[in-house]
Amino acid sequence: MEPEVLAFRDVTKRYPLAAGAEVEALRGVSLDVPAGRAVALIGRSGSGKSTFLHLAAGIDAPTRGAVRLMGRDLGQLSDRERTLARRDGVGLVFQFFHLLPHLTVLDNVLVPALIGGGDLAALRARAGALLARVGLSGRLAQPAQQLSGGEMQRVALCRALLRRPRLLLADEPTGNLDEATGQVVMELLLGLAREEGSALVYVTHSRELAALADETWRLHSGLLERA
Ligand SMILES: Nc1ncnc2c1ncn2[C@@H]1O[C@H](COP(=O)(O)OP(=O)(O)OP(=O)(O)O)[C@@H](O)[C@H]1O
Repeated sequence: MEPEVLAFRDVTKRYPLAAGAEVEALRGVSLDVPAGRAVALIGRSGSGKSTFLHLAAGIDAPTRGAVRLMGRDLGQLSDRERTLARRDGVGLVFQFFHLLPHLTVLDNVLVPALIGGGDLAALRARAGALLARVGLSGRLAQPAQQLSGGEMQRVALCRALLRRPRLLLADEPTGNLDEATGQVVMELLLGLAREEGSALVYVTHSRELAALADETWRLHSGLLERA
């Protein structure tokens, strides 16, 4: 059996509102994502997609139920253990690339190494190999601010993959790109995830991009259903 990378078990998330009211962003959500599987998450605005990603990354905690990363219940970990589990186990890709504009392409990919430590020479070699894989080997020394949007997102993909995370989470990774560029970036993301054997969960509003995943799930008012 393939090892489970991410598991949601009957997860409910409520946010408190003013005057004692609450909003139920996720309602009894269960999902298993094994290694190497690509899952697309779709749903209307406010249906709970970002909440799902935040819980999967251990950035926020469920009100009820359990979120397991590599078999470890994130709710049972200390803050420090959870931070380490996220740092070593999860790569994040966002709609806006969050690159440091004055740093070079190579240094942007190495930011997680500069923050989290590790064998810098080995990580530098890996960063170079990842950048070559996405077609940017000629741009290593260029400041990130000189790149196009599609190139910036390719750099962000390499940064997310630097520490060989078992889980990649992407929140509308092509939402800021035109359709053709978005397709190229999404194919790169899926290709890299498959090559690395990483599980991937990505949020998209595009039917075409969702169709590239191994499976698609829809959130509807906090309920998860197979699309
Ligand atoms: N920190 C918060 N405090 C209170 N309510 C929140 C909070 N975060 C999200 N919500 C509410 O939870 C519900 C789900 O929000 P979420 O951001 O997960 O939706 P989404 O599907 O990602 O939406 P979008 O596509 O617009 O980004 C919404 O009703 C939202 O208003």
